[in-house]
Formats: sequence, structure tokens, C-alpha cells
Amino acid sequence: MTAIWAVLPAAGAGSRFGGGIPKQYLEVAGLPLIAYALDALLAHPAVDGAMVAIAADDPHWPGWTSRSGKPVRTCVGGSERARSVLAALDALDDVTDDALVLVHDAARPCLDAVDLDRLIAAAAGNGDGALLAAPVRDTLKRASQGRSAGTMPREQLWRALTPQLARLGTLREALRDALDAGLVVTDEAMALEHAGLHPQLVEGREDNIKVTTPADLALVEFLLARRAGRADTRPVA
Ligand SMILES: Nc1ccn([C@@H]2O[C@H](COP(=O)(O)OP(=O)(O)OP(=O)(O)O)[C@@H](O)[C@H]2O)c(=O)n1
Ligand SMILES: C[C@](O)(CO)[C@H](O)COP(=O)(O)O
Repeated sequence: MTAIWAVLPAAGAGSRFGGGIPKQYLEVAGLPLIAYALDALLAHPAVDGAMVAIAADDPHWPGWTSRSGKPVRTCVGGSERARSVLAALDALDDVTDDALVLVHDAARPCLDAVDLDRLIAAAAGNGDGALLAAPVRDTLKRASQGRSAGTMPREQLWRALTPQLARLGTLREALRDALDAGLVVTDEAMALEHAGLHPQLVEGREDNIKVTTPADLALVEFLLARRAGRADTRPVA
């Protein structure tokens, strides 16, 4: 059975969110957002453990060494998300290159178990990797000086979500090459594309939200409460 490790970039400062605490440590129902992300990944029977990239001076990390009975390891992240992911991949130096890694934003607490299972299934025998993504459902405008300068055809456009899944050795090499080439790497699929691979798009739920601003947190609070049966979901009379 191929080993699967979760990798969580969690070394960000959350500057777009603001506030005094990095958003991955904001709590919903007494749990930090990162705990929901970790638990969603580790709940899958095929996932063996997690490597979390945290800031060197992170005073908020709860110090978990395991959750759900699976190992939770940490490493020091980097100056951007991609470098934090690469640091985590390098820290998995005792895991074979053929293992699979699931890279998932610590700021995405609503990962659905069925989506995760479908993503892992899509990776079977697929050396190009795979990622959860959502088709664009809004009309997209090209902006110029605050005005609409045209409409982008959306038939071929998808929003990349996470987790993004690839073989450890393949992703480590692709990320390092893309960063060395000076690319601004915003997700793992971009590095794999730069290496000439074509990761599979696996349609995922729209509520797999990345908490970036306070408005996102309000929605995530409702979604997590509904999932736990705490939310009042009766239709508005
Ligand atoms: N140097 C960084 C920057 C981001 N991340 C992580 O990557 C995920 C997605 O990044 P983003 O939403 O951009 O988080 P921040 O960089 O913290 O947000 P901001 O850009 O608003 O500062 C988050 O879990 C964040 O902690 C990371 O591990 N290392
Ligand atoms: C990885 C990602 O969540 C895919 O959409 C996104 O690229 C992260 O962007 P961020 O600006 O680092 O939050």
C-alpha cells in the first residue's frame, strides 16, 4: 500500500485577514481552524500522518505530536507558501519518494471526506498528480483601471482548491525547479505544470473555503456548526 502523508502549510501571517493571531489558529467551537484541516486529512484510513510547516517563532502551535493516533510532525516554513511546502517535503526525508503527499491549506477547515476520498482515488496510477478544483460559475471580467475591459471565457476555467496530491519525489523536484526558475508559485499544480505534467482536476465542493478575510470566517463558522448539528438550518420563513 502506497504511503500517503498530509502536508499542511501553516506558516502564514494572515495579513489579509488582519487581527493579532494568524488565521489558521482562530477558533471555531473551541478548536483552531488548523485542527479541523488536520483532522479531516488524518480521518482518512489511507493517510499515514502529517507534516505541518509552521513559522519559526510560532507561539500558537499547540504542540500536537499525534491526532487520531497518527503522527503529526512539524518543520519550519518559508517566506512564501510554496517554500513552506518545499520545507515540509524536505523534512519528510525518511519517507520514500514514491509516497503520495496531500498538500492542504491549514486555512481550509471544511474539507469534505467524500472529496478527499475521490481525490485519493483519482491519484491511483496517475503520475501527473491531482487536485480538488471547482468550475468557475460567475462571469469573469478583465479589469483595467477599475473598469471592465472585457469578459473572460469561463468554459475552461476552474478555481484550484486543496488538497493537491502528487508523488513526494515528483513534487519536491517540480517545486524546487519552479522556484529556482523564479516563478511565483501559488499552488502545487503550477509547479507540476511547469514540469510538463497535467494534474487531474477533481471537482470538489464549493464550501471547501480558504479563510482569507473575516467574511470567510463567518461562513466557515456556519458550515462547521451545520456539520456538527449546531446550526439552525431551517429555511427562512
Ligand atoms: N509563508 C507562508 C505563507 C502561507 N502559508 C500557508 O499557506 C496557506 C494559504 O496561504 P494564505 O491564505 O495566503 O495564508 P497567509 O499567507 O497567512 O495569508 P496572507 O497572504 O493574507 O498573509 C495558509 O494555511 C498559510 O498558513 C505558509 O505556510 N507559509
Ligand atoms: C493553494 C491555493 O489555496 C489554491 O487556490 C491558493 O493558491 C493559495 O493562495 P494564497 O494566496 O497563498 O492563499
